[in-house]
Amino acid sequence: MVVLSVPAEVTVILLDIEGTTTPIAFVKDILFPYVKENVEEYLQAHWEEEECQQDVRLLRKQAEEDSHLDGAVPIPAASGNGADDPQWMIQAVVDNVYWQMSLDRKTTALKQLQGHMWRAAFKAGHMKAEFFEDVVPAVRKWREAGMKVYVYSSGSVEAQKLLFGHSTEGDILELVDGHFDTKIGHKVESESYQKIASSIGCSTNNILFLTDVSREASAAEEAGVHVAVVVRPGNAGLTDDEKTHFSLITSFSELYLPSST
Ligand SMILES: CSCCC(=O)C(=O)COP(=O)(O)O
Ligand SMILES: [Mg+2]
Repeated sequence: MVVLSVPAEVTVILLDIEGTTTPIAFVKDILFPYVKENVEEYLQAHWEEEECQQDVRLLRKQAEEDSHLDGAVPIPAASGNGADDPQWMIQAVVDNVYWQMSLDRKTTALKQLQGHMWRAAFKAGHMKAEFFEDVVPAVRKWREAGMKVYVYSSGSVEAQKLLFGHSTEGDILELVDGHFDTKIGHKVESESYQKIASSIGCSTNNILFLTDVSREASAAEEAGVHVAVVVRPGNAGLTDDEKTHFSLITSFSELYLPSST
């Protein structure tokens, strides 16, 4: 078995979800289709609720920012006098969500709505999040060795908590010391990792980030974070340069903590 020694200065392990702790297939074949199949019905049922209206406002703001993009779907502004036809507005939001999802966009607006939609499915027990089998034993071991474990995903913090709280391994939320999403910044921007370190109260070189996406690994590395790229079944392939440049692991069990026995 390949062993990757974790540098002694590392006290925090920062985990990506999709493609790292959790199969991409679970996200692409279960979570995303659930949103596509239910978004219209969800909006019809919750349209008058403040949470839903907040989601729509955020999506509209994002749509304005996206207006220069090819194929972008606008969401018309509400007139404010209650004269708007909700069906027309709902259709625009549905079309916008479909457009964003067709591009696998990681906007905070899309991720917030998706998280709110998954809440009902997870809480009703209709969905359980999948984790690779090495994840939970390794995280327990790291924590016993004194490591802090945080999650940084494009999925909203609320969605992350749903996944960890309703998994095939049971409720494993207690294994995570904290969560970050794109509200702190995008995962391909190095400042995001500086902000995460400040928020945790450590230096960037105290963090080891595990991700499947080389652009995220490069951004973290630029900020001084240690990185390992996780190679899992179903993940996108890496170029030869990426394979040479990054430390690669195929299982969390390949990480060796000098402090642990
Ligand atoms: C945690 S929510 C489900 C996954 C998701 O929506 C997503 O965009 C995952 O992105 P990641 O940053 O974890 O690769
Ligand atoms: Mg990922």
